[in-house]
Amino acid sequence: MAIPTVDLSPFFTNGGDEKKKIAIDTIKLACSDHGFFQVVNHNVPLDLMSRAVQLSKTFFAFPAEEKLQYSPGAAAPLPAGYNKQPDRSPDKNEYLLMFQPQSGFNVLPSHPPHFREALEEMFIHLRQTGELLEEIVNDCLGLPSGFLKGYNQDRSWDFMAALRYFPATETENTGITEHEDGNCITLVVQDDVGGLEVKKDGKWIPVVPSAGTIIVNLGDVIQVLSNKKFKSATHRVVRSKERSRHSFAFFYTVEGDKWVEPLLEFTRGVGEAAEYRGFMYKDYQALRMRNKTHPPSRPEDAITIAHYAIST
Ligand SMILES: O=C(O)CCC(=O)C(=O)O
Ligand SMILES: [Fe+2]
Repeated sequence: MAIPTVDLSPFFTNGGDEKKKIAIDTIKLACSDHGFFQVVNHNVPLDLMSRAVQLSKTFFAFPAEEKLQYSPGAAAPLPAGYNKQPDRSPDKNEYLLMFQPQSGFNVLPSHPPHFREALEEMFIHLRQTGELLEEIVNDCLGLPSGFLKGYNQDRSWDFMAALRYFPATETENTGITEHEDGNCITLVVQDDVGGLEVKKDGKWIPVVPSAGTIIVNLGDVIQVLSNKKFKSATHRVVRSKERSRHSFAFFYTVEGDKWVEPLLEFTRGVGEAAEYRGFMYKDYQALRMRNKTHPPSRPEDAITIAHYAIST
């Protein structure tokens, strides 16, 4: 029942076709089953990953007034900068969100020293990992080589969040409620506290922390494009009583004006009905953001990809 671990080293060397095939087969199975796996030998420097987590801990331990200096500007499609979940939200975390390093939307901390550089380096490395995984997912889906890359070349909507989950109380321990991500592919780096769980066959499986490992889950865009051949993973974070948990989540996605709908390869091309109607990515993202800024009183009323499902 453990989460499959995939060694990406064969993708960084010549040859190794047999090892590549093993990796691709494992990813294909995980994606068609529940959309969740983890990777090692991913080429993201391990010292960068641990340094970034340490600096993030230092940042989130600052007093609220200091963190609030980095509150987001209004113009960005997502609140780039420091955010705390509203008190009425069931999600008990705070986070620092950023777009790519050159983005004019970014509001990045100047303290602690070197945090900003570490965030920017993490962003660049995780984006590269996202690009490689996109190519692998493309091949796993049997799409023409480079299809997904060509489908979305504008990487300006990718974003990354440094997250801090508060320790659980006696009565509640939700860090993030059960959800699927709205983007294409998410990469998560977590500290040693634990709490991330993925749903598989109706059961919650804990993703046991392992230093240097990157967790990967598919999001709704891949589920829609593949007409549900590949799954958007259902996951949540449960808070520990003892300590705050820190993580980074990188959201590899598509640009706002991208039209997202099931591809012909998975619908008419194979005689199957489309499971979703098409939508503009920015419209879906805006609806999802509203779930966070104005949480519905019943969590089940939050907008999910089911909003675009075609009922049969
Ligand atoms: O912090 C994590 O481990 C996961 C975060 C997450 O699921 C999200 O931000 O969508
Ligand atoms: Fe998530």
